[in-house]
Amino acid sequence: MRWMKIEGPSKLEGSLTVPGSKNSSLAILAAACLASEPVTLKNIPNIADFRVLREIGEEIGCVMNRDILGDVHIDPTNINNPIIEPEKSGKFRTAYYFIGALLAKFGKVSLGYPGGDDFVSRPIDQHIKAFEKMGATFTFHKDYYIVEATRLNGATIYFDTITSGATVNSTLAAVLAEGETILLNAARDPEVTDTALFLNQMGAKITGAGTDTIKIKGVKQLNGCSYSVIPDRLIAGAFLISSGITGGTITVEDIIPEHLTSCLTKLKEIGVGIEIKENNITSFLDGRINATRVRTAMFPGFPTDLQQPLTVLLTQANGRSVLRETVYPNRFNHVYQLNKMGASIEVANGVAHIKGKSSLQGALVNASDVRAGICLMLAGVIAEGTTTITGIEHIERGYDEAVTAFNSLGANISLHQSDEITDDLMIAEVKKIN
Ligand SMILES: CC(=O)N[C@H]1[C@@H](OP(=O)(O)OP(=O)(O)OC[C@H]2O[C@@H](n3ccc(=O)[nH]c3=O)[C@H](O)[C@@H]2O)O[C@H](CO)[C@@H](O)[C@@H]1O
Ligand SMILES: C=C(OP(=O)(O)O)C(=O)O
Repeated sequence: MRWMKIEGPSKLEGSLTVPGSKNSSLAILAAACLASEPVTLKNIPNIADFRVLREIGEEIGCVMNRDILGDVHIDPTNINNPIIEPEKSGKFRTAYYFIGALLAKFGKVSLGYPGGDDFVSRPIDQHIKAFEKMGATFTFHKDYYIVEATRLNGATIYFDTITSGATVNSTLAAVLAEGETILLNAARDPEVTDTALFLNQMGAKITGAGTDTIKIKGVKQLNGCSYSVIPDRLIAGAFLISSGITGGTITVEDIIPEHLTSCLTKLKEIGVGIEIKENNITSFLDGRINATRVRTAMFPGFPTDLQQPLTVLLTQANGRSVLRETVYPNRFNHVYQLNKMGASIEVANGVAHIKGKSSLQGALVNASDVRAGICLMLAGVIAEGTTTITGIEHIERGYDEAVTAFNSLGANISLHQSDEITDDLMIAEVKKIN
């Protein structure tokens, strides 16, 4: 059993460089399998999701090696097997990108149902609709499903909801499909654009990425290239929010400020000072923390993945804040844990009402997903006493060396492992406290 211990309170102060984007990396690593030549990727974070994806790579015959500089070299020239073990695909969300990446080459892909963070409902109907429009058929079994297409044809696909996952997956399938594909109501997330830029560098013909209409002209094959993944806007956002929480000044280096516009604008409204210098952003507490109203939305809206650190900040605001989660209306697992630490937050119908200002105390809490984990770390940093966080494997899915990063800014966090405390005992303890 592993857990994290945080001794608080402390102030986070200083500067840091964030790793490459998890969400871009997962898309781009799968996209690299489309190439007919080796590919080198820079800035791929060393997260748990990458390690599972690399295992899947091995299974299908695609070698992914990290060199001593951290670059990942991918050799897709010997891919020989489109059958992915269901257990592996279920360990993270985006194993389904292998459908887009392998279907054109093999005419068939078999994989398990998607894992990743559990927000009660994460349908894949828009992926299915897009692939079917391009000529694929799905057969669903208990633990796995098979997607088949004798040939993929370009199609015009209108997404009924804005989804980054289905936008990326359809783009992957379309680059080697016959004819033109038009994606309408496409996601505009920076990670979607990053994937399209990478594909274009390999010779794909994609226009409009970053807008809601993406056009893809199918090509016969893609070449190798070297590409650097964008910095992680979601990790950057969490640390910029942290300055409001702990009162320290934080500089995030080498980030793309336009990726964070909604977050930075909202932080200024709340009373967090923001200074942007080229690719560096500094945030600091600029007076009192104001309560606010916020709605999460797909890019360029306020990201659902920053809702959790923002919630910690709003527990310290003067007054009552209202936070509506429109992307995943059930994504509030962190709230119940924050309440155990002394926060006063009520959730009903996808809306959290956050009463400020609460003094937080250390407690035993459980991270049930990647962003909930970072939120609890931030709460633990300002809480009086000891905070113990279980479920740290969720944090490790998305954050490379989170503890080192926090401690370099002044936190007092340690990782623990004990054979004496079994998972069952800890879970029983967590349930008792709940
Ligand atoms: C690995 C990765 O990139 N994960 C991100 C990605 O997840 P993911 O790609 O799974 O999320 P989507 O952008 O697809 O989901 C956006 C919305 O569309 C809905 N939807 C999605 C697909 C579908 O077929 N049908 C459907 O209804 C979802 O339930 C959600 O309400 O975007 C989410 C929303 O920004 C982020 O929280 C995740 O960090
Ligand atoms: C929801 C997330 O991840 P995933 O889609 O990989 O589960 C996340 O990164 O916040």
